Formats: sequence, structure tokens, C-alpha cells
Amino acid sequence: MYFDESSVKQYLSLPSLLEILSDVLHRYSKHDPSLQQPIRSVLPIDDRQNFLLNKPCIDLHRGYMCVKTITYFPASSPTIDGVVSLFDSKTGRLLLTADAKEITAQRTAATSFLATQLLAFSKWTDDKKNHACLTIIGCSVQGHAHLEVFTQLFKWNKVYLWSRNVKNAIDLQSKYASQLKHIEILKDLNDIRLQETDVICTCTGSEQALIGLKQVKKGVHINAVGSFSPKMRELADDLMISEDTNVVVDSRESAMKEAGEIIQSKANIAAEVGELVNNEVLLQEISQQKTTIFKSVGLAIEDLAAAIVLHESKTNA
Ligand SMILES: NC(=O)C1=CN([C@@H]2O[C@H](COP(=O)(O)OP(=O)(O)OC[C@H]3O[C@@H](n4cnc5c(N)ncnc54)[C@H](OP(=O)(O)O)[C@@H]3O)[C@@H](O)[C@H]2O)C=CC1
Ligand SMILES: O=C(O)C1=NCCCC1
Repeated sequence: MYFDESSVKQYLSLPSLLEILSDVLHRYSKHDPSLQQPIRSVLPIDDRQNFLLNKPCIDLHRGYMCVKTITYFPASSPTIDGVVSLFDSKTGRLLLTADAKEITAQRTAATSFLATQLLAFSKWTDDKKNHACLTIIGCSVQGHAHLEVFTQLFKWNKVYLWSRNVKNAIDLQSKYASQLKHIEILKDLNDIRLQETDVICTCTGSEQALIGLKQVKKGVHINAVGSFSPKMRELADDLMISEDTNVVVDSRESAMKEAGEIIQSKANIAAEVGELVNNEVLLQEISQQKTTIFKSVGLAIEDLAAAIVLHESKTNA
């Protein structure tokens, strides 16, 4: 069975995705032997701007195996193309294939949301929850997916957008104008409104830092999604290594190999997001009074979680 882009949108329930994501990320960080995820292969093509990525994993506990194969061609539109395949780990049978563009968009935004629940919402008062402000930086595929997931799952008081090409920010603003009362475009990243923001999602393919310590308020939570090679980065060294900042990643092993911000700044990694699931003490230690950064590069187990939701939505129907 093949799930095209519209059936991925239709069948990928966000609450189910968040539940399976927390489980697999938690088991990954506990080094559960039933979950195997070798480091992915990221093959540069020609000028090293284009990549072929292959991401396998096996979950013997849930009885599945998954592999996502994608191309990353930033001069093509869309940048990412490919397929996710889910197999039964007992029989070896292929259970489904699915459009990787939509799965990648949704599961990345859902993983950022999970990190935001853990690192930001858990320390907020009710009053803060009622007045929270979100900024999306980079209004392409990931920017759209982040705004979609973040507004479906939380009521934001204000949303700000910024994109290098202002037309992309205007398009995203228009899409949400009837649904969100306050959705505004920042004139640049020194705009004072960025300092009001409680949660920032950076969703760009930038190779230069876009945000530093002085542009944001202390205690902000940042989901930095964009970089996945040593020369890519969205956040400046002063923000990464500040004594007021704690950096959390999806995988230490992957982040140290792929995340430009971490490699270039040599920032300390406080935890993996999976270590924070069901660990109140560590969560408090990392998030209270601190600016938090969740740096993701993307893991095969996140694609597995999405493929399981699709498969089970059909088999349980
Ligand atoms: N962490 C994860 O799990 C995943 C990470 N990613 C990464 O997230 C990023 C966004 O993905 P996606 O939306 O699919 O990619 P797109 O190629 O569709 O969009 C790229 C975005 O980056 C912006 N951008 C590129 N270069 C710069 C720059 N120098 N300065 C500022 N903005 C810049 C573009 O801005 P504009 O269009 O306004 O010019 C656009 O908004 C990519 O880098 C991708 O690799 C993707 C999937 C998963
Ligand atoms: O699928 C992922 O994970 C990706 N991570 C980095 C950029 C390309 C897709």
C-alpha cells in the first residue's frame, strides 16, 4: 500500500505520532537493545550542496523495520523527495511505502513540538501559557509544517514570521490570517518583537548564524531544525555556549557528526530529548531559569514512528 502526500496528511494523527515519538526517542536514549538505529548515510553529490540520505532502523519490540531514502537538492522544488518503507520484523514483509516529503515535514515539526512541551510548557505558568508568542524563521516546507503542528496543538497569543524571501513569509501569513488573530511579519531578525518571543523555530538551510544572544530574551526555547552538515548553522556561538543556555539534541552521536552549530561552537550537550521523557528531575535541572535549544538533525526512528501511525491507522480501522 502506498500513502501519497494527501493520505499521509489524512492518516497521520498528531496525538498518536507524539505518543510513539516519545516512546522511541526515550528507548533510543536508554540504549534499548530492541531498537537499532545505525548512523545514517549522508552522501554528498557533486558540489556537496546536494545529498542522498539513507536512514534505516529496526524496532524488534514493536515488530517493525523502516528505511527512508531521500534526496536533498536545495535548488530544486521541493528540496526533499523520496520514500519511506515499513516492514514487518518477524516476517520480513513490506507493509507500506509512503511519501517521504510529507512524513519528514510532519515528524520533524512534531519532534520540535515534543521538545517544546518538555522544555518550555512544563515550566510555564497558566498565565504565560495564555500569552505565549511563537516565531517561525524560514517559511518554506518546514516553516509551514511547524506552524501547522504548533497551532493545531497549542493556542498562541501571537505568531511572528520571518523568511529571507519576504514573499514566503507573506504567503504563510495569508494562509493563517483567518485562523490567527495576531500573525505578523518581522522586518528583520533584529526586530524588537523577536525579544518578546517565547518559542522560536528556525527552519532554514543557512550556513551563517541568523540568531545570537542579543536578539533573543533569556529563557526563550529554540527549536533549531535546519543544519545537518558541519558547515550549516542557524545559531551563533555566543548563544550556543552561554552559561544561561542548555543545549538538548535528538541524538548525541548524530549531532556531533552533523550539527554545524554544535561542531563549530563546541557547545556542551546537556541531554538527548529522549532522556527527558519521564525524568522530571533532569528536566527541571535543564530548563528552569535557562534558555533552551533543541537541535535536531532528524532520526530514522522519527520516520519509523510516523510510518507506524499510518500502518496502524489502516489495520485498526
Ligand atoms: N532536523 C530535521 O529533522 C530536518 C531538518 N531539515 C532541514 O530544515 C531546513 C528547511 O527544510 P525545508 O523547508 O524542507 O527546505 P527548503 O529548501 O524548502 O527551504 C529552505 C528554507 O531555508 C531558508 N534559507 C536558505 N538559506 C538561507 C540563508 N542563508 N539565510 C536565511 N534563510 C535561508 C529559505 O528561505 P527563503 O525561502 O525565504 O529564501 C527557506 O525558507 C533545511 O535545511 C533542511 O535540511 C529538513 C528536514 C528534517
Ligand atoms: O529526514 C531527515 O531527517 C533530514 N534531515 C536533514 C535534512 C534532510 C532530511
